[in-house]
Amino acid sequence: MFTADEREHKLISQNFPDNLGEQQEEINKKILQSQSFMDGVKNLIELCGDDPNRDGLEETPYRVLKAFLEYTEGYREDPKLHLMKTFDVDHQELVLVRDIEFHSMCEHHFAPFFGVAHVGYIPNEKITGLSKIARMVEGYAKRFQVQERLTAQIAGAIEEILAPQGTMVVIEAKHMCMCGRGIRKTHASTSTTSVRGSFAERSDLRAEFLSLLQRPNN
Ligand SMILES: Nc1nc2c(ncn2[C@@H]2O[C@H](COP(=O)(O)OP(=O)(O)OP(=O)(O)O)[C@@H](O)[C@H]2O)c(=O)[nH]1
Ligand SMILES: [Zn+2]
Repeated sequence: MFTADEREHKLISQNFPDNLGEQQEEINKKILQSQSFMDGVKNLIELCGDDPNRDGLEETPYRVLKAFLEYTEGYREDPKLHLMKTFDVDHQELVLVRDIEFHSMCEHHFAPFFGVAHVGYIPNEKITGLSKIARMVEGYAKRFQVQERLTAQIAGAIEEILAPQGTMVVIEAKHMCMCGRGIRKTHASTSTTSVRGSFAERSDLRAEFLSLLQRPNN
């Protein structure tokens, strides 16, 4: 038979392995010192009509905390810094990284929204690594978000760090808060755009970007 403290320790070590980064561990410890979060999840389970102590739900407060720390790991970094590693290449035309999958969290309902981001820019003397663009998208997605802000933050990061001639971002996403609850429209999806610099001024550049999205992605 475990004491309450031993049980707590076991649940924590099962759910929060030591392979997390130092900063993450620090955050985890702080949160775990506050019993109120765990109690809150238990209360929620009770309010919904189930028994928080039954097998299967007993560890759920820990699982929820662990999952939320993962959903929001973008707060523990400055995503635009991924773009800082640049290369001097004379490319004056569009660079488009399309279909960057992301999973984010609706700040109104804490329900997931997910989809793809298409990120394009016309460089001005410097380019960045393609994977860094996807890393940056990930960093802004892993926060409590609305799709419009996510779109603008991605465009803003490209603008600020790469100072390109122009930037265009399109995001297409499905919001779970509109599917399983509320208005319950499973097929509805949302597109948002953010354009800066030459993309804001020139419709032909926007058309070029959008025409590339029409092609099948291999
Ligand atoms: N603009 C925008 N709205 C969002 C996003 N994610 C969720 N929402 C909306 O946020 C709104 C919150 O509306 P409220 O009336 O405060 O909340 P609610 O009563 O739960 O609304 P319903 O979803 O209509 O049931 C809803 O219309 C959601 O569809 C997003 O990324 N952008
Ligand atoms: Zn929502």
